[in-house]
Amino acid sequence: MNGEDHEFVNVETEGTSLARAGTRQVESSVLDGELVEDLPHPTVPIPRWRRFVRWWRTSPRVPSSLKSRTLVAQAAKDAVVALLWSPWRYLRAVVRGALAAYRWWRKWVTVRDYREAAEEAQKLADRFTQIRELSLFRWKVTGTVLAAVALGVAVTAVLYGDGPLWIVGVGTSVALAVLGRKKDGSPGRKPTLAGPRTLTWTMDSQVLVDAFRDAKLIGKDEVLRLVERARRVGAGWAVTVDLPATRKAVDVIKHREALASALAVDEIQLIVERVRGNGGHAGRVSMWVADDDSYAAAPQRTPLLDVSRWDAWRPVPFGVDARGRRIDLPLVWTSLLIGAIPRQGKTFAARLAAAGLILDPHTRLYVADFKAGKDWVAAERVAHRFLSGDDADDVLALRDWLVELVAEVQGRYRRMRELDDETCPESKITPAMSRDPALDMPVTALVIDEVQVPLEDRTPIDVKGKKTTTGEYIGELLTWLAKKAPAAGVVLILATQRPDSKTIPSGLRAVLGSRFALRVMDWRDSNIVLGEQMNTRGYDSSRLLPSHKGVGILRPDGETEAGADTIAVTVRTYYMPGEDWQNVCRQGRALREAASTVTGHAAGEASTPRIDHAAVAKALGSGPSIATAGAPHLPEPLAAVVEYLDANAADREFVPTSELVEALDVEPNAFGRQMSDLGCSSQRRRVTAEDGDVRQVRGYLVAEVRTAADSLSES
Ligand SMILES: Nc1ncnc2c1ncn2[C@@H]1O[C@H](COP(=O)(O)OP(=O)(O)OP(=O)(O)O)[C@@H](O)[C@H]1O
Repeated sequence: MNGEDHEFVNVETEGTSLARAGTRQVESSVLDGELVEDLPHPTVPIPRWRRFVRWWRTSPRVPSSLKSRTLVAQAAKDAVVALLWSPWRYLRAVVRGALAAYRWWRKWVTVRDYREAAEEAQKLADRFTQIRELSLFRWKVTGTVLAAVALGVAVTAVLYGDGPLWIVGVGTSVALAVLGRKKDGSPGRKPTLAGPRTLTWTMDSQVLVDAFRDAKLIGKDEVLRLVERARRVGAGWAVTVDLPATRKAVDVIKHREALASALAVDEIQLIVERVRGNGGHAGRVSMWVADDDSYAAAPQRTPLLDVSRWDAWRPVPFGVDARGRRIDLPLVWTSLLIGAIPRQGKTFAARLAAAGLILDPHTRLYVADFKAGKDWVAAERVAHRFLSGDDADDVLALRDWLVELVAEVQGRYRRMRELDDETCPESKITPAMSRDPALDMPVTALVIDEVQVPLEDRTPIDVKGKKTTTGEYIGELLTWLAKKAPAAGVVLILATQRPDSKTIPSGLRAVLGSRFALRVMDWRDSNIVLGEQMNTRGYDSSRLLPSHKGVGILRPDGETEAGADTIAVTVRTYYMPGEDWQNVCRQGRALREAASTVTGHAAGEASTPRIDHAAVAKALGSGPSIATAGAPHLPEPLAAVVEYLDANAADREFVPTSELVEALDVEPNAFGRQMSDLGCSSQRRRVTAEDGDVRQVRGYLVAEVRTAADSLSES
């Protein structure tokens, strides 16, 4: 049947209604009419075989090891290995059973339970004769039984030959093997392993249970339930386990390092994920252990080199995780912060993100390279605005770009309000809007490499009558853009070599959606890039190895291949050296020329925008840091505390006294007294330390400090 056969028109013509009346005249009109058939929901029959396959895959009655070809093959291999091992395992079970029987007999013949009870009651002397008699009697019983058995064996052998003796021998060995079988959860004797434990746990689940116990992830008497047996996945082994009730998968992720140690692998080789959704629950953990360090292999080229163009709305191919899964990074409607110590691959990572946008001719690019090197030069031919340098002039030029962008975003929101609901359903730019030249709202990316340079600039400037520094003002503008601009189609990509709290204002960090932390010096810097407490959740980029260039922890704003619920994933970025980067930029230029979207710097125009500072200052309002900048009339140490809070703790409720004392380098007792004289009394609060422990510490409520500062500056 082709599609046309089904194109029914649901029209009740005059002819069809008359046809029902049954007149001849009407019959002819019926022949002229069109066939009407009411099939609102055509159902597509599903073949039985496919229904069976679906049932097989989802039914809880079918063992999970039979649900896919790979699992069946793995189960078959397991069965062969188990068969080959079985004589040895049987022998070990018989020996264990014989030992268990001997221990039981020894206990019985020495009347140990009675003796111990008497000892506990300190009546051993009184009961000694009784115990001895009982023991003697039991020895006699043993002797008699042994003699009877020996006689029985001899008689049977004489009368019937060896046959029955073999039967009894086999029966006894089976009984001993059953007695000596390894029970689930019994710790047994720990295997002494010559090689790494990595492979042992794949064959003996008891080793895995022991590893969880050694890592203190489960208790001594608790066991794991194997949901899926260990099987080969890529260049490693995967296994899914259920933790005992009340134990949480997030704790396993948090203590991944302890588990890696118990399994004798580097933590970079161990990936632990919580299984969520229909097939998962809070205690189900999926583990993957790589055979060796996946990041030691040669890096992969970016797939962007194989395409002639890209759609900026599609997540950009960013890298691969240890399992080799491709990780794409959504960029539109969000912003990205990249932080690392020098030479770890920040610029490479920022260029990867930018490459996806360069290959879309409808994207407008602002590129500011404060590294002032060659890394970004190729982008000149596609960038609407471009600068490369680290002088005061460059910082001022960036300020002007930001002012221009703030005005642009305001203009976009204004114009969006006027658009009809069909073109603009929410106050958000859509793919169609971004490509409509009449609307002039292209996806716009602002890439700033070494963003700490402009943020640290201390040149004094005057913004709407308020004295501030260029760095602070740039921080304000970036914060405003990170908050408001993504929905209007302006993407921020910021890379910094100094991810410390003094350089990147906390207000700015808090609104940058995606974060990528390559190797940093310590967990504090890692948390600054990835977000508070991320180290206690198992994500600390200071643990990455120096040799792992381009490897970092990605906390995306949106879904990646690793799953929507994965908060962060360790990724090795694709490798895009200078030559490939230049090819991407060349291709971006060709696409822009074809689409007639070469503008600004790329079209040979000046990179200095026309700007309206007054309107922008009005839009920013008197933000907290401009309002308090300098705050010269506040007495010390309150002025220093307020300054510290603005720079480091704007989004926190409580700051421990110890942190302030260390940061401001003051004497604790005098500091406490002075603060209390200024109307700020310290309080006790529970806070989570870096190791995840909750401790009670003394400190100040940020709101209270601000109220005290406000009332002092007013008076
Ligand atoms: N994905 C990757 N795979 C392998 N090597 C990489 C990868 N990314 C970057 N590198 C290597 O790391 C080196 C440093 O990269 P990059 O210049 O991006 O560092 P950076 O952090 O920006 O340094 P700086 O702070 O000095 O500017 C590069 O020369 C490159 O060879």
